[in-house]
Amino acid sequence: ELLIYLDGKFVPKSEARVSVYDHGFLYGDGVFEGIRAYNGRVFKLKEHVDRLYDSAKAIAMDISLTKEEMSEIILETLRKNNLKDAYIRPIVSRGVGDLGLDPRNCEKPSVVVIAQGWGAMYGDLYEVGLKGVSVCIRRNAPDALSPNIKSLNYLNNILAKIEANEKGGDEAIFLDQNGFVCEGSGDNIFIVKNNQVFTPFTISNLKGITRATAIELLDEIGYKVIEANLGLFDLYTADEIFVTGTAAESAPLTKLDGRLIGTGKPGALTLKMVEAFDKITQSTGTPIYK
Ligand SMILES: Cc1ncc(COP(=O)(O)O)c(CNc2cccc(C(=O)O)c2)c1O
Repeated sequence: ELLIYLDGKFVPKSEARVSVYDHGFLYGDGVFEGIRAYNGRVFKLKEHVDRLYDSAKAIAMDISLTKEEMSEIILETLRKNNLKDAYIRPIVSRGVGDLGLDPRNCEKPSVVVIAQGWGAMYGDLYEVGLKGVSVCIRRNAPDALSPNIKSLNYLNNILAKIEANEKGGDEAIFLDQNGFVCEGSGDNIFIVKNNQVFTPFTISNLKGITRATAIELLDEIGYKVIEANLGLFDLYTADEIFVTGTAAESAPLTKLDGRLIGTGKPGALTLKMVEAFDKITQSTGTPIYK
């Protein structure tokens, strides 16, 4: 049975429970990460742990473990389950408190690490490309609940997903309060136009680690990605669109709100990105087993 790391112990999945007074459960008061292991290595482990601690700092939560201890727990969770390819979900909540929302009544954060096999998020859609729909739900405003914090408050993303499901889309495309395109419900977004690559700034979205990897990979093949304010017009008239995320990896988006993007087939640069991404995830990362 899958072993889950729960507050210092590894417990079988069926026994892995948190208290109903845990503020992660009561109020979504906590942070998390989504990390992947490929071929016996954890991809971008340091970057993900750094972001987990940044998210915690942003909600004034002191994770009782050091980053080194957290990294070791993640690796140990993979070892305990003999995993070489996996999706890893570290979660740190404010911990057990009373029914009031004041975090001062939570003695210590609760730490959970789940690691399990998980296929690519969009299954067999990579060949034909995703069907995107822009949603009415706006991304959380940075001065209300910053999308830079990977918090347990994913209702904004879930509401977008519900709307996309309703409209028959594979992915929801968010606008921010100013009407600029910011990201998908669970991934960042890039467009290609006249052989130039653009991506939104990172104030109204998650500072994606796959986004950063894509920017590096594109730079290596001669494309300097331009950060810009993009409107839906820029997406509709793009030659190519692709989305990036730990779960999504790098996925072509070939239709948006009923408009074919470019030829309606995954674009050449998008396919180059998919290939480069597969190569780097298969060959770099922190080894799980010595
Ligand atoms: C809102 C959002 N934006 C971008 C990304 C991509 O970031 P990374 O390149 O660092 O992974 C994410 C992360 N993507 C994510 C996280 C948790 C769950 C799921 C899911 O679809 O089940 C997806 C995300 O949740």
